Amino acid sequence: MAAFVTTRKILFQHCDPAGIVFYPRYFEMINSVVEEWFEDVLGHSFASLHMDQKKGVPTAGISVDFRAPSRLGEVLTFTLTPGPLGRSRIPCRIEAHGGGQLRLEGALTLVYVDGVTLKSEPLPATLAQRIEQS
Ligand SMILES: CC(C)(COP(=O)(O)OP(=O)(O)OC[C@H]1O[C@@H](n2cnc3c(N)ncnc32)[C@H](O)[C@@H]1OP(=O)(O)O)[C@@H](O)C(=O)NCCC(=O)NCCSC(=O)c1ccc(O)cc1
Repeated sequence: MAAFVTTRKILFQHCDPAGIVFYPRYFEMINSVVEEWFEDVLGHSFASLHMDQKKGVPTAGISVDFRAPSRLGEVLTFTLTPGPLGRSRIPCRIEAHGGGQLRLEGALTLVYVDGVTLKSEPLPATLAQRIEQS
């Protein structure tokens, strides 16, 4: 399973008055990285997943350690690495680097759910294959 690597520029909207990233904004960035991974690598845009297929991948758990502050105008490189898949769960490692420095690292678990009942469902074989062969 390959790592997905992408970048995010730190904008004014991400920062507190001290000019460093306010930590909830990191969670939004992580979600946007997951969304980009689904669309660009897994072939399931969130629009298609949610609106057409009526499925979802909520985050059931997330744990992040913030190792160093990130500042307005920097570009962070996010690396998302999926781990061994469960029945419905997609465990992922997440890291962000900036200026050659580790800024955050952690893990999150996505769970494939039905969009109406919001209960977990087995990962479709095609999606599991895409993740495993990515
Ligand atoms: C995730 C859940 C649906 C799972 O509940 P259930 O359907 O009853 O299933 P289970 O408890 O049997 O667990 C199912 C799997 O999830 C795993 N699981 C459940 N809870 C956890 C936690 N906390 N950590 C890790 N893994 C977990 C569990 O090990 C099972 O794995 P498999 O063996 O691979 O199937 C439920 O716990 C829930 O609704 N939690 C709240 C989720 C939430 O609100 N997250 C925050 C915001 S959602 C969001 O941002 C979003 C993003 C993208 C979207 O597409 C949709 C929503």
